[in-house]
Amino acid sequence: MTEELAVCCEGLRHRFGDTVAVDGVDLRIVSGEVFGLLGPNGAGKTTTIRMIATLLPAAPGAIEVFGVDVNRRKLAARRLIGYVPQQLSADSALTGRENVELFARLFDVPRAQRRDAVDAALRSVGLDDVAERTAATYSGGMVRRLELAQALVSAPRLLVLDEPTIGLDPIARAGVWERIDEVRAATGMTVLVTTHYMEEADRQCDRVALMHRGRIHREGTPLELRTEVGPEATLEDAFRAVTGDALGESTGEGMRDVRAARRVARRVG
Ligand SMILES: Nc1ncnc2c1ncn2[C@@H]1O[C@H](COP(=O)(O)OP(=O)(O)OP(=O)(O)O)[C@@H](O)[C@H]1O
Repeated sequence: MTEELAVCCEGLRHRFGDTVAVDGVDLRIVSGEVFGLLGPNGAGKTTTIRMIATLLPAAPGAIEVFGVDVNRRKLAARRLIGYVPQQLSADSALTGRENVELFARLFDVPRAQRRDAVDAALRSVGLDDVAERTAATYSGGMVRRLELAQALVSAPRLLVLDEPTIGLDPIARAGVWERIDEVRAATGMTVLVTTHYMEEADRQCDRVALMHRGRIHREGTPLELRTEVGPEATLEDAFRAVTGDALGESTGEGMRDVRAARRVARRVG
């Protein structure tokens, strides 16, 4: 039996001026799996997933999501995808419910189904009890779960998450993944995630791709990639063995900057 492909990318390329951000990426993500794109800052992960999520242009034929060419049928592709960006997407002045309602309208959830869809999304991330409070009163983990609800309200077949747990403490990180796992178990949703947290990728992802300087250097299950390197090896070791670079050292754009950006956005909001 052939497996249904959730995402199929061929020869994906993107440049920003002189910077080649994505340099010939091929990806096949099977329906229902959790696929992790791993790499240091600047590797090209965000650019790749933004192209898949139709937020940056891709050449015709370069990306299909469940068989839909994102270049030729952008709106149809968009209906299949929920996207949680790295930057804050929740509005701290709105209540949890209003934040999710906004996305329900943006994603054309039919009016008659909207209320139920918003309730279900809030429940699925465990925020139904606090839905009438403004997001400004939420903890970092709750804000991330709210952003998850925004992406889930349109019942996407593919959930794309850019660093979903960055800056969260281990308990809040576990809380975010529990919710994702519950939705997956109920719906069979496919998940494409970028993360720096290697032990999280190891635990949560069915398969991972190691990305470095715009290219994918290795792809497989976390176990396959680790055991290629040695019996005690971690994914971090696998990354170093493949690219010659440590994950945290490749560019000056540190993870701390992203954490700080999320904190500031919350304070300002
Ligand atoms: N809007 C932009 N304008 C110019 N260059 C950009 C832009 N966005 C990304 N780049 C550059 O493209 C390259 C890939 O960036 P990208 O954000 O895709 O990497 P990443 O792996 O997602 O890193 P991070 O973990 O920091 O998000 C980097 O060199 C980055 O500086």
